[in-house]
Amino acid sequence: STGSAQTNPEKNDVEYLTPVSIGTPGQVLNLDLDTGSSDLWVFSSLTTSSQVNGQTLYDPTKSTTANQLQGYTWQISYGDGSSSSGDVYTDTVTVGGVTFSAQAVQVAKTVSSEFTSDPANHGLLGMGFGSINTVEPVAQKTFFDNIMPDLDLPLFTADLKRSAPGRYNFGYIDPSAYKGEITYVPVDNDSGFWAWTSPAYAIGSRNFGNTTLKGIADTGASLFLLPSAAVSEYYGAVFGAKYDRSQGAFTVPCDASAPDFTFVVGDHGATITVPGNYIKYAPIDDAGKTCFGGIQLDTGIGFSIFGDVALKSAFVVFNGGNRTIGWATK
Ligand SMILES: O=C(CCCl)NNC1=[NH+]CCN1
Repeated sequence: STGSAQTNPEKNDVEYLTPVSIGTPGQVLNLDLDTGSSDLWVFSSLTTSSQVNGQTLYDPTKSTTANQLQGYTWQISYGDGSSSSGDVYTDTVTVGGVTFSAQAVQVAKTVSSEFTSDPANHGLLGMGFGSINTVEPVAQKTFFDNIMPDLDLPLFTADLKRSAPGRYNFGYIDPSAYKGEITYVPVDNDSGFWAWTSPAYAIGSRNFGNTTLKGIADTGASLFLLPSAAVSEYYGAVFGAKYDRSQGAFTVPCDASAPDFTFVVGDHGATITVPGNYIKYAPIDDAGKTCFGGIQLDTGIGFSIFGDVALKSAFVVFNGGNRTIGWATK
């Protein structure tokens, strides 16, 4: 089988939401497909009502194919400090025309304020590795784990775009979606993430250094989080850039000319370039004078995060069969 689903950016591309059908008859919720986590959880009829704010709710009692996993629970916290928890059902789930009939659907009973405050986001669909699924007493498989054996090819691709709809494809590679060759590199999934290492990076027209970037490809993270040496070098090249301690982040003048950030993929010279304009991420003031930086520090995480700011500059192949990640320009 193969499948294809359009994914739609929220304001400032902070997340990309993809329609997912759950249950019989189908209840369609818009979920954040997240390669940086491995739980499929949804706002539901069981979610504490004071924490619901316009989200579409999955109601397992309205689905003839829902079955509760009695006594199973889950609790997750994300890198941005958000969190949620609840109970577990299995039900039929369809994404982009690909269906798995007994998918673990984690229904939220509690969600943190970050989720409550976003009516457009009805939950997450984790596309990381199964080892970090949080269901107790038995961890559950991700949607991708479950459909992989039935896919023509054991992979999915992410084609995110700046302030425009993109696409997740399952089981095939669309040759019209990218230019040139796809360069594949090994993934170390011991952490449960799509972790890989870039051998070097360059800022603007400068020469490549020899500092490697060890990070994860994370569709559920908005920004590009990098080591302080890379971040300082980058913003040192932007006139008017500063570290704003009140924001706890680097900002740039929205009218500054921002250099591109290029990272190397593999050892045959392939590179991906993040346009400087993507790094003037979003205005933080009504006048649109000061912009939040799309590159920020990865301090304390233990690795870098190739989030949406990096991913939307490329066509990315997540190959679960041979555990590689492929990057191509587009
Ligand atoms: O949690 C992380 C970072 C893993 Cl180190 N990414 N995925 C995600 N989902 C919601 C917010 N962020």
